[in-house]
Amino acid sequence: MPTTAQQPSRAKLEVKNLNFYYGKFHALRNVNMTIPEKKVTAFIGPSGCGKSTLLRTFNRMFELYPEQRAEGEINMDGENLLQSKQDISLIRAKVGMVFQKPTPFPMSIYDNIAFGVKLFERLSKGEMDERVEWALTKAALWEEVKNKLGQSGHGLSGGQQQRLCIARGIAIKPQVLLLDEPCSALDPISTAKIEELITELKNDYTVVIVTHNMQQAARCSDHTAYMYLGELMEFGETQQIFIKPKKKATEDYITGRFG
Ligand SMILES: Nc1ncnc2c1ncn2[C@@H]1O[C@H](COP(=O)(O)OP(=O)(O)OP(=O)(O)O)[C@@H](O)[C@H]1O
Repeated sequence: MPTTAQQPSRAKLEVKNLNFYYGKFHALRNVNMTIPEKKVTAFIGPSGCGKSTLLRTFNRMFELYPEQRAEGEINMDGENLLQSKQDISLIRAKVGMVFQKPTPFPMSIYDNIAFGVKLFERLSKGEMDERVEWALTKAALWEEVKNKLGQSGHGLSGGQQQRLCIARGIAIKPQVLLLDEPCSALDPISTAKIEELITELKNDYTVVIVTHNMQQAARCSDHTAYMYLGELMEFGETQQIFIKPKKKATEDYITGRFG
């Protein structure tokens, strides 16, 4: 939980009257929130409350499934992403996502990073080498892999694989990075590294993280959203949510009396 005075931040994503349906099941109910730019926002709440569903609306991941549908607005820089005519891959280049389980591509460490970059930019070999080093350095993995870039990404440990996926996510220079429980498959040391990384990433990116881990939300986020049964129950600065929540339900969840 950062203790320094919070700089007022511009809105990066503005969610208005967002409803989400899995077929007939109404999974998100009229969610309204503003995700501040270059801050870390955490989504917390009991299993099944809609955290991942909300995260996945931000880059329209749900569109892969025909029975899933979102209504309302998710405005980024003045455009409603849900209505956008932009190519979906361009939206996903601006709003990148890292999943719960590390999912390296079955290719070399180098190509894991270069693959996505090539879809959007034409770089010379030298520029690509620089980009790969830059992304791996940002993801705190460079020192561990710089002498084996040609080896398979699958040969890395779980924590290294997850940092590789984060490097892959930031290599295309998204504006927003969505992290869906990125540490759930990791040991405490790898988790600590990822948390440090998340804190650093907000210098350049807007980060949204789903986590079950209260301490993690408290340690690395600036703002926290508490969700329950598809509704946004409370949203505010992390310090306020953890120290002085406005609602009893939030307090019960945070103190472990519920959930
Ligand atoms: N593909 C799906 N089809 C139908 N219902 C779904 C689907 N995915 C999720 N749901 C339902 O939507 C609700 C929200 O699920 P979601 O995965 O967003 O919750 P969550 O808060 O991320 O949970 P967890 O912490 O367990 O990951 C739940 O009731 C869940 O059962």
